[in-house]
Amino acid sequence: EESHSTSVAGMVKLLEVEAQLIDNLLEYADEMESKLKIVRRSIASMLQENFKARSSTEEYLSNPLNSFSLIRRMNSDWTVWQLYMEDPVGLKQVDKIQELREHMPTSTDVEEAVTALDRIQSTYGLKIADIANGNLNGKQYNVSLTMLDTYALGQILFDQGKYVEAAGWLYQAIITMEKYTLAAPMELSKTEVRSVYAETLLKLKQNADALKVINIALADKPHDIKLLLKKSEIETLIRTGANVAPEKPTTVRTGTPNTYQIGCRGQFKQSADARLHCLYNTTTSPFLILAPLKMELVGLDPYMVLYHDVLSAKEIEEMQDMATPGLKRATVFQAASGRNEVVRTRTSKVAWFPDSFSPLTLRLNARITDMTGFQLYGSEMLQLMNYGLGGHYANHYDFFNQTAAANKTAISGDRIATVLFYLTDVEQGGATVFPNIQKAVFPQRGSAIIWYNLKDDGEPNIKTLHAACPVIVGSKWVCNKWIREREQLFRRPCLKRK
Ligand SMILES: O=C(O)CCC(=O)C(=O)O
Ligand SMILES: [Fe+2]
Repeated sequence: EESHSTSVAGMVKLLEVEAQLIDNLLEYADEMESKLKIVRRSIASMLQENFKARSSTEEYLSNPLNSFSLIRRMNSDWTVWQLYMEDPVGLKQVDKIQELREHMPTSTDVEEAVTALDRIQSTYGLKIADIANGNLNGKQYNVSLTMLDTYALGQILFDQGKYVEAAGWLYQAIITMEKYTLAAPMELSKTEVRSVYAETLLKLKQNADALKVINIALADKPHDIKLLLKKSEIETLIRTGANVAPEKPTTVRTGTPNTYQIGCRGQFKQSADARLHCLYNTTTSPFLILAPLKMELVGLDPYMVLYHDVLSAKEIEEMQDMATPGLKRATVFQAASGRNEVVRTRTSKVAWFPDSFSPLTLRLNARITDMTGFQLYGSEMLQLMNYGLGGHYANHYDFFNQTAAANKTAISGDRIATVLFYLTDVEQGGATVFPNIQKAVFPQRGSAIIWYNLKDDGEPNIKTLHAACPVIVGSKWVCNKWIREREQLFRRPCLKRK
């Protein structure tokens, strides 16, 4: 499974495939055109001969050469033409599309992309009309969705049972339907779109609205049997009082955002804790005496600091280059199966690098030790991650919790701390939020957030619950290091209460 939408870097190759497809269609057009030219040229000379003959039929046919030629050509030339016409054009190009299909998005990819756009819409409380018109979270972009896009969103959300959202997109499709004409093979009947919209309104128990939509469709197609049947069905529903709407209209989303959404939107209140401050860290490791690091204390429980400017532009470029070719859909350890699995709650692509992969990975690990004071022997590999369309990682803990995953923690202990480098700014969205402590960290190119997942006594700290908010606009790159507990025996001794 390619899972195309889950990484921006991974989607670059789709554009190359699209270029090949367009080239192929052009070749198809060229072949049709050269056949067309041959046909037209022949028609011209045939017409000329036939016209000459018909302007003086007797004289023409009385010449044996003319009559012989007529008999012969009508018998055999038209057989040749029949065969020529039957001979299909562009089969090679048809095969080529089939061949490229394995590199093209599947219906699963489209469903994932729909889910991602829906996630952006709900997390940030955006209006569907705004999104469709290229206004994302208050910023206008020079792009908009076509009616094929909005209709697909509506249809797929309908299939997923998300009727409120489906209705929003289908309504949008109907509005834009008037504005565009589609290429013939893509043509979409208004009746079709209106029928799906009416069906969605029925699911939402908005019978009267559904009837209005069907009546509008009937104004265009008064004799359409399906529409007439639907109309009488809805009229019966209304008359019998079946399928009645609940008191509150379902089309209005419950307006209050949850803590996670508030955080993603950058609306957590600034902490008033005077102990949180900025400093030049010169003490965590001896090297910092020479090269102090800009450190911002973000929180004390869990202990959380943000380092600024800890990656150079050159390092970032090298990290992205080494990761891009090997990016694979990220997985999450599932305690139930005891395995790492692809899950909908984590949509990004990741590449793992062992400590000694390159001078750069060695240097990054040394910097992590400088920033944390932790020894990395026994810790997990460096992860380089790129998020894609609406890419996110839903609320989770990084620790395993020994009781649930004893086999994961037996050798190196649990994940005592997480280091998360931000390799890119993200134009909109993509914050790392901690709902239980109401903190949100927005990616800043070259910075790194570090927090302790375990309390002083070594127990998991549930205040570390965190999530990567959906990216709205941008290609979010992060580099993650999960530091294990065992080697920190003397660096952060466990303060177990007796
Ligand atoms: O990308 C982020 O902001 C958070 C990533 C994360 O929590 C993780 O990979 O465990
Ligand atoms: Fe995490």
